[in-house]
Amino acid sequence: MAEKVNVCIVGSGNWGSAIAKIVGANAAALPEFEERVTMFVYEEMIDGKKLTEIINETHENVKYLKGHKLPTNVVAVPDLVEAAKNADILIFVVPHQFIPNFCKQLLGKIKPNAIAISLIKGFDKAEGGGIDLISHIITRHLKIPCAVLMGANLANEVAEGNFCETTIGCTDKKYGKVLRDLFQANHFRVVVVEDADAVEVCGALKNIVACGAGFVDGLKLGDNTKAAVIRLGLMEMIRFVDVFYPGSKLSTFFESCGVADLITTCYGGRNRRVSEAFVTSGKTIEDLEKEMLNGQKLQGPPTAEEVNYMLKNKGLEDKFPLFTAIHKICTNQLKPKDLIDCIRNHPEHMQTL
Ligand SMILES: NC(=O)c1ccc[n+]([C@@H]2O[C@H](COP(=O)([O-])OP(=O)(O)OC[C@H]3O[C@@H](n4cnc5c(N)ncnc54)[C@H](O)[C@@H]3O)[C@@H](O)[C@H]2O)c1
Ligand SMILES: O=P(O)(O)OC[C@H](O)CO
Repeated sequence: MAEKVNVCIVGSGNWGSAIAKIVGANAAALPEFEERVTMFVYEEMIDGKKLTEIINETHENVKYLKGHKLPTNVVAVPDLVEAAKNADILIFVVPHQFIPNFCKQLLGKIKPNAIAISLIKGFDKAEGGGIDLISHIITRHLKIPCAVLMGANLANEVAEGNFCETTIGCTDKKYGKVLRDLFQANHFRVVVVEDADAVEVCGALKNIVACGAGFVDGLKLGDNTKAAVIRLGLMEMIRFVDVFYPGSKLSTFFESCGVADLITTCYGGRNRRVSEAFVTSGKTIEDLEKEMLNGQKLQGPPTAEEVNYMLKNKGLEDKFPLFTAIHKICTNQLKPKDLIDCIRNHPEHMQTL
């Protein structure tokens, strides 16, 4: 690591902006970091003015995190390579569907000894019928190590300064301290574990379950049914990690990235909210995303699609009936009311005595 560690935040949406408050404050306060933090902002016009100019003048991301001031040392930069070229730590925090393109743009343009940390919840489809973890894509394309940070972290609540926990998954112990220093705050407590793949998989899969929780809310089936969906979702998450990421630890599910994130998402997240409206309004998920989220992006439906792509290819759809049903409901192959029939005879109910 450099004497003064340069940090770049790649992304400035709802979570990117909330985390910029913490990272910016830590970079300004701690001697190991360079004070100036660059933040790549996907440029757009807001009432005739560039978003980067608004952020640099008012220190507020008026589109994605209205009402919160960013530290003045966080500088919005509209050019991705310009923002990232001097960074020793690259924090990736964009909706997952954009990451392959970002990696292509950054290839050969960053410091060779930089490290990355991904806050992105989602997967990408891989050749051969499987899926890729976003951190693996970053490492493969940019040839740098990539840790992950996932947890029960609804961005607006983190920005408010309400207490929460998070999990950093980092296979290389030597980066654990600098990453914790960068993210830890009085209200944002970091636990570092080595089980990085399982941490990341938890972060991605819980967004699928959140859609199921939203359907249950939309159908007004009540809290017992929602608890069943959350529990079966957790069991499918554990099974998924068992099957596809063997060697992971069950204890990881008890970190913030596991059960805690599942709970917060199924009660307070965007995926839940839009999925509820999908049932009550009869509109498409794409239309509701545009209507309700003002440019923010849903991760649950595309993640359900990516997971189904792999399960279908491997003939495993029936082993993950909740994930499968949620994907089919999102894509109108099933009606929301069919959800419960799909999970009534879940493999979890078939355990022998
Ligand atoms: N928002 C949360 O509460 C939260 C919390 C934890 C993790 N996450 C995860 O963090 C990641 C980023 O989420 P977010 O909430 O910061 O983003 P967001 O949902 O607010 O997405 C909007 C961002 O996408 C950018 N964007 C739109 N079109 C683009 C394009 N064509 N190319 C590139 N960028 C484009 C916008 O400029 C904006 O920065 C996701 O994987 C999400 O699951 C979000
Ligand atoms: O609003 P959601 O559904 O994208 O969830 C946000 C976070 O992932 C919660 O930790």
